[in-house]
Amino acid sequence: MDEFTSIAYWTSGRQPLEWQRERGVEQGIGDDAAVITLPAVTCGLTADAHMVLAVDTMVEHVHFNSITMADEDIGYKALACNVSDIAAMGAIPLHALVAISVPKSYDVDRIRRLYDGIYACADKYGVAIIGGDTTSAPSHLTISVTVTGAVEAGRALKRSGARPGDALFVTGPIGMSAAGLHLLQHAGEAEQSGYSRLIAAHQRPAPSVRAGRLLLQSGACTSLNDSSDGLASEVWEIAEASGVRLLIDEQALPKSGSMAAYAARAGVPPLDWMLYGGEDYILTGTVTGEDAAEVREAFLREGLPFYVIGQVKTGDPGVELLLSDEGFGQSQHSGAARGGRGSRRTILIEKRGYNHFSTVNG
Ligand SMILES: Nc1ncnc2c1ncn2[C@@H]1O[C@H](COP(=O)(O)OP(=O)(O)OP(=O)(O)O)[C@@H](O)[C@H]1O
Ligand SMILES: Cc1ncc(C[n+]2csc(CCOP(=O)(O)O)c2C)c(N)n1
Ligand SMILES: [Mg+2]
Ligand SMILES: [Mg+2]
Ligand SMILES: [Mg+2]
Repeated sequence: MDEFTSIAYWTSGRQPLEWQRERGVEQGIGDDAAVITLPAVTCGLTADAHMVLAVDTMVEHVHFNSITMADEDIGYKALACNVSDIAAMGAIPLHALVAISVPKSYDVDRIRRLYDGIYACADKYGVAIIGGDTTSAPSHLTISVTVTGAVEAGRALKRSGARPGDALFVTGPIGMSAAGLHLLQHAGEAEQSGYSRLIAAHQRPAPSVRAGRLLLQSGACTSLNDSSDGLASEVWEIAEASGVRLLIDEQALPKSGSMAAYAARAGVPPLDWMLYGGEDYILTGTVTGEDAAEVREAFLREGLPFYVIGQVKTGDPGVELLLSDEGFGQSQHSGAARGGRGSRRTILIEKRGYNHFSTVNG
């Protein structure tokens, strides 16, 4: 099958034209470029919309390999992590362009399965696939997705608005994806079958679009980020962008039971996965202190998790961790310990996490 027949095989007839038109698509796949209208009505916004744009890339042997991800999972996750960046702005995802570079080891049917995953995610989050690019590649598969979204003009949630007195939160448990990756890389099939939620967290992350919208609508959210590189790295980004110091209470971090159980079996301190693992695609950010309880109630009413994990303080930009007694000394995180005997101690945590150009954890 040649390049053009392959593209049609992967994409044609997947999303009804009418459904795409509802998302403002005037011209989708099939011309030199896509053409989009972005009036508020196409995205259900009441005010004039601003357009939100993001791109993220996944590379074989960096983000996935044949042991960790099925072809469908690669497509699903490539779109999901982009949708997560749109969610992290408080926006509604609308469109995606998919660029893919394919080595000979992937035949058209493998890529068709990858597109099954892309379209499964697209349907779940209401994203119209409107174009892309296809090339051959010498050895490894690369997939790069560009997404658009819409948000009420002037209201996008940035990393830079955290202020002393705000509450620091996460919208879901952390460390599950890293535990799932460890399982896929180190455990046998029998053991893996007992931890299907951890494996699903790694292969099929669930971007927090509804949570992002709730946070925007609350009017109380002062900063927001999604967690791709690990909580420590993401909250550091908020601290730096906002010029504040953040304090995380270790005891308040939401720990999934299966993650903790597998960490114990694997001999890994769970805090390492929770702080430095990454790829959970939960949202982390800050809300004004006086509104935290109300925001939590709003999340509860929607059946969504919301955990206050700390607070914003004055001081040099940085992140502190208030250690729970049991956690102290178990993790490999480093930092200067403070506080006296008998009291819980606070350490500074490094801006460490997944970093493509660092030798640590990479
Ligand atoms: N090669 C590049 N050229 C221009 N801007 C870039 C490039 N790479 C990243 N950026 C920009 O840098 C900022 C941070 O990008 P980054 O990829 O770290 O964010 P993210 O997508 O939230 O994180 P992750 O890639 O871990 O999911 C964004 O504004 C992004 O557009
Ligand atoms: C086979 C394999 N080895 C390691 C990892 C871990 N990993 C890769 S990229 C990344 C951060 C997010 O990427 P980005 O910053 O590019 O969005 C993480 C935690 C994996 N997923 N698969
Ligand atoms: Mg990125
Ligand atoms: Mg992001
Ligand atoms: Mg991203």
